[in-house]
Amino acid sequence: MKLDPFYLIVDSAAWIERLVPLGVKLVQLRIKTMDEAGLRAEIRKAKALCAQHRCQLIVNDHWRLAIEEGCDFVHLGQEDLQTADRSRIRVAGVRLGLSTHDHIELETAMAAEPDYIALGPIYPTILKKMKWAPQGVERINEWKRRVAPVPLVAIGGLNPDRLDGAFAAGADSAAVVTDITLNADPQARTREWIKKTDRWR
Ligand SMILES: Cc1ncc(COP(=O)(O)OP(=O)(O)O)c(N)n1
Ligand SMILES: Cc1nc(C(=O)O)sc1CCOP(=O)(O)O
Ligand SMILES: [Mg+2]
Repeated sequence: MKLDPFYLIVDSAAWIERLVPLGVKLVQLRIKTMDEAGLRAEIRKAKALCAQHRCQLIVNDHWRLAIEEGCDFVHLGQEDLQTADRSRIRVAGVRLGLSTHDHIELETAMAAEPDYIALGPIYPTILKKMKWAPQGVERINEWKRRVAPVPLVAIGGLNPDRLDGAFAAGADSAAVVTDITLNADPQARTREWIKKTDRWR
């Protein structure tokens, strides 16, 4: 499976409406606190927007809702994986991306036969507090050797200046949140990411 090299992560359908029409082809809806009705409405809206713009939608955490709403890709962390019903996810034909941060997590993740593996945080991130030190780009190379042919997503502190290093080390896709959502001009920054990732597309 080929992933687009630019993997945008946002926390609302409104962001998707704003940025996906610019040419984003892979987006994760990552909403951490919302009631079920609100989440369902956000997922539904995100799905419709992504279908309209031929963008692959990945739902973070909420695998039950993703199945119920007919989405075809979920992202789970290691804690999510412990409580998720993987066979239900598979039977529903939903693809699965998994987070990893160390060797034990990588073993656990590979045993679940995911459709991609994410490694992070490559650089320090301001989005959330993490118990892992930044991995550095060298770790991408090690992960690539272990996971290929499963696609590898790099995440954490990425920006356009750091992309060459991440892709040269073996990342297939680069995931980003704050470099875009906290930018003074998120649309212009999104265009910059699309252009900068073009040679790996
Ligand atoms: C592409 C990608 N990689 C890693 C994560 C982190 O997932 P997780 O560890 O479950 O943490 P939360 O994002 O749920 O806080 C991700 N969402 N996407
Ligand atoms: C949500 C998330 N997961 C990570 C991991 O390492 O698993 S790093 C991260 C935050 C990514 O945001 P930014 O691009 O703003 O650093
Ligand atoms: Mg999670």
